[in-house]
Amino acid sequence: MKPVKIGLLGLGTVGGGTVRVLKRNASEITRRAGRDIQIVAASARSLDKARICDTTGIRLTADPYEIVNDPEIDIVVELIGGLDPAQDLVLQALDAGKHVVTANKMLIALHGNEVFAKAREKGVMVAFEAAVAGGIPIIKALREGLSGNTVEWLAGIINGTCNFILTEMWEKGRDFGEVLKEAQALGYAEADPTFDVEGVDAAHKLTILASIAFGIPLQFAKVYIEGISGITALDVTYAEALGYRIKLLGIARRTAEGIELRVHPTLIPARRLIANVNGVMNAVLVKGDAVGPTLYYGAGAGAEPTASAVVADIVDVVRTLTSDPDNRVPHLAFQPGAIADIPVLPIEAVETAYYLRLSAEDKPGVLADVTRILANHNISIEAIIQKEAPQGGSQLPVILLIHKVRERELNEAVARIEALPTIGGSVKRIRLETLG
Ligand SMILES: NC(=O)c1ccc[n+]([C@@H]2O[C@H](COP(=O)([O-])OP(=O)(O)OC[C@H]3O[C@@H](n4cnc5c(N)ncnc54)[C@H](O)[C@@H]3O)[C@@H](O)[C@H]2O)c1
Ligand SMILES: N[C@@H](CCO)C(=O)O
Ligand code: NA
Repeated sequence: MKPVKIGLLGLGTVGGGTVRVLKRNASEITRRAGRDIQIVAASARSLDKARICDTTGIRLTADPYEIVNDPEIDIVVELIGGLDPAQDLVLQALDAGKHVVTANKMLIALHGNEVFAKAREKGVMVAFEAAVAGGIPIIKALREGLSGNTVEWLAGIINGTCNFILTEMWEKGRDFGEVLKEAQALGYAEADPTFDVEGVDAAHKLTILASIAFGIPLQFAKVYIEGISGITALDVTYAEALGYRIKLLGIARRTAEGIELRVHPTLIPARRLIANVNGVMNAVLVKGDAVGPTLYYGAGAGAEPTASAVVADIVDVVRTLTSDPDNRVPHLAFQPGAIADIPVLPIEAVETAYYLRLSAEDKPGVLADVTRILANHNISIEAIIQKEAPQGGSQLPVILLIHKVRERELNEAVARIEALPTIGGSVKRIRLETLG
């Protein structure tokens, strides 16, 4: 049989890794796919740049449209990222009847509905395993392995850059900005790293996971997003002293009232497996009603781990090239006509436990005022610790762990606490999840 022909759009971290893995493992891949897979062309903005891969035998072009319009190419692999020009390239490739493999979570989270509709119209596939949690086969697991379950909730460390930064801050007390620069140099960060540190990348991934887990539309705009830029080494240390780690989590939970979709820094008990997922590693905990909790762990970013998912998608596409399009695994796990528009809850309606840090004057009665306000809002306290005032300061850091409270109620209580004359500045709030 003649080889399946691949055109790569993008030859950066993931594109370079994909070339390396496809070349190195060519014979294993052919044994699995049943066909030879050949990269015939690749596009990059600059053709004379040093690459992490050997491009011998690959036609290089600066024009990605040349690949999309090449009748010889069967599968277009989009590894440019962002929307412009990736979105147009993907839609044109689908229009030309080509299958598409992409690592572009922004594209899928924001325009997946349109991309999948076009693919269905043309009877071709769009595969996007690399878009969520890099090399971890979480899309495959949720879409196929757990398809007998009603998924109750999932919680994931789904941004490698943030996890790398938080780990380095916690383990070595390193500075936020310096660690971010290292994550960029290692190829983990997005082209605009604020997407990583402000939680937007994790929200793109959560949008995709939630859609596949619950059979709901892709709705990025409804995700509550808070990044890690406000996390200080002090909070990391206090959390540790209380038996918790701080992780940026993407959480999707089905409740009686609707679906929670949120990305935020979270205290989690240090004894949980997921609390010990460090560096660029990602992990996703999925709770199914039948299977119970399951945990998926692996490298969430980097050239070859991400290429592992890209190549697996290529193999999947090759294996099903001749299958009836109506009998393929649906893009979002549920049949397109069976996607349910379950309401997504506003953050004010979400209930979580909290870590609160405040600066209090060292005077009798100050803590009593704080605890009275909390009690008036029916908020119960799980732990309270008071630290020494920092050198030369008169304000004492006070840390409270409070039981689950509805966000709306906490907002009111915190506003009252901040209005106390004995409390300095604003109250630092970090959500806490036991993940039990
Ligand atoms: N780096 C990772 O660890 C990782 C992991 C998972 C998913 N991803 C996703 O994979 C995709 C690629 O990421 P990357 O880290 O390899 O990026 P990169 O910046 O290393 O590479 C991007 C490539 O696209 C080309 N390109 C950029 N803009 C272009 C344009 N306007 N027209 C044509 N070509 C253009 C560049 O020349 C380069 O070859 C993104 O969607 C990213 O979110 C990356
Ligand atoms: N910038 C992303 C790449 C993987 O999607 C991360 O750090 O997780
Ligand atoms: Na993945």
